[in-house]
Amino acid sequence: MRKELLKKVKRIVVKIGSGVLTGAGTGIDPAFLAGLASEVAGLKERGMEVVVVSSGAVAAGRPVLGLPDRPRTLPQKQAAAAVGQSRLMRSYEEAFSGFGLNVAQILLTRDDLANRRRFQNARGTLDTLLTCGIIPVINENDTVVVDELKFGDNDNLSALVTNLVEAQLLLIMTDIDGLYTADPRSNPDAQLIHQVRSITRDMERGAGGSGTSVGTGGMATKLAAAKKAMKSGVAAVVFAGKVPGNLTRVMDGELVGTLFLPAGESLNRRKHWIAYTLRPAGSIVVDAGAREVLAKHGKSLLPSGIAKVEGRFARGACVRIVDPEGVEFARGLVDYSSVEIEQISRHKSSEIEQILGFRYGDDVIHRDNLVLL
Ligand SMILES: Nc1ncnc2c1ncn2[C@@H]1O[C@H](COP(=O)(O)OP(=O)(O)O)[C@@H](O)[C@H]1O
Ligand SMILES: N[C@@H](CCC(=O)OP(=O)(O)O)C(=O)O
Repeated sequence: MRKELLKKVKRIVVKIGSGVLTGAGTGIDPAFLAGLASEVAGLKERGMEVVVVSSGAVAAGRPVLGLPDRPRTLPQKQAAAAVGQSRLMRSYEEAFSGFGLNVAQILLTRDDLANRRRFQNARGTLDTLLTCGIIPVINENDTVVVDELKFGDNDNLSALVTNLVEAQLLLIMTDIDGLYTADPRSNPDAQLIHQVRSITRDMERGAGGSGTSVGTGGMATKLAAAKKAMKSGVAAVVFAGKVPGNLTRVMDGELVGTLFLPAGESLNRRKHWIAYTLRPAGSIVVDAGAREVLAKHGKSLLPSGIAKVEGRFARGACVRIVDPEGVEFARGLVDYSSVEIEQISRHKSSEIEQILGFRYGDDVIHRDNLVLL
């Protein structure tokens, strides 16, 4: 099964966690990077294209700034990232050049991918680098990013990059050998899960935060990233990055780490972008009937099924679609502004023109712009 799945893979995204790259948070581990470079060179020889998403800027900068612990303030974290990012790239260059490979630095903010033109542009750049045989090394642009522009963590960033470059596999190298039923640091009886067909509530409940002072999201963000990959028809593997040879073992289909299988029906790239890359500007609460037709019958959202609008947003914005119990179950791009939706909600589409004095169409969200989560 694993072997069959992996045989078809040509383009992969490899995400490397801070703990893997920097050991105990005391600077970059050159032995790890040398091993990684050698394995990536091996994959390239097999005809694969590799995109790296690398954490570690903050952890690498921390000792240089003399910060004993995780940076506490945002300026401290951003200063550590500024120092660490250049060291990180120097280390990548040194390690990869030993195997005749060139690397390129790409720093992104969420805004770079949320804007469709910039998304296309980033894709063009990455495609060109890959065509030239270069290994892109991507990180969040931590030094300048503010909360509203954040990916939040690099697990999320790696899932969005997988969609951006249309990779067929997402590999997450971390400091633990996969997904356990609970965090083994605090639950010695936890069991390693080898394969996941769909992510259950129990798995989500058992996936906690980071167990180290350098990691950011823990297993919870890895599960969220795997889910996004699965949704776009892509497999993901979470595995121990520190073990030399593991990357190659995973690609050979050996039973290493946790394999997340792709969903049967996958979102196309644009719908994936609407669901996960755009930042919702508000919410629309729908009634039970509207939930039913959207979720089960793939219909568009009409004004008649809307109970409430939350937040202020313009036509074209991305919004959450929430059921009467307050659970978000879809996202979509609106054809009317929040003010207009408030006026037409609970009315028939045939009344839109009479109420607003104009109409763009019958739907508040057309089904082509609507994604079930
Ligand atoms: N269910 C779980 N299975 C495995 N690890 C878990 C689980 N819940 C929480 N964790 C923690 O997640 C950590 C990995 O995430 P993190 O520290 O953010 O690493 P990285 O820097 O690689 O992103 C593990 O070391 C572990 O302590
Ligand atoms: N962008 C940050 C890493 C953020 C992050 O998600 O870290 P990790 O949980 O180790 O993957 C950095 O380079 O320090």
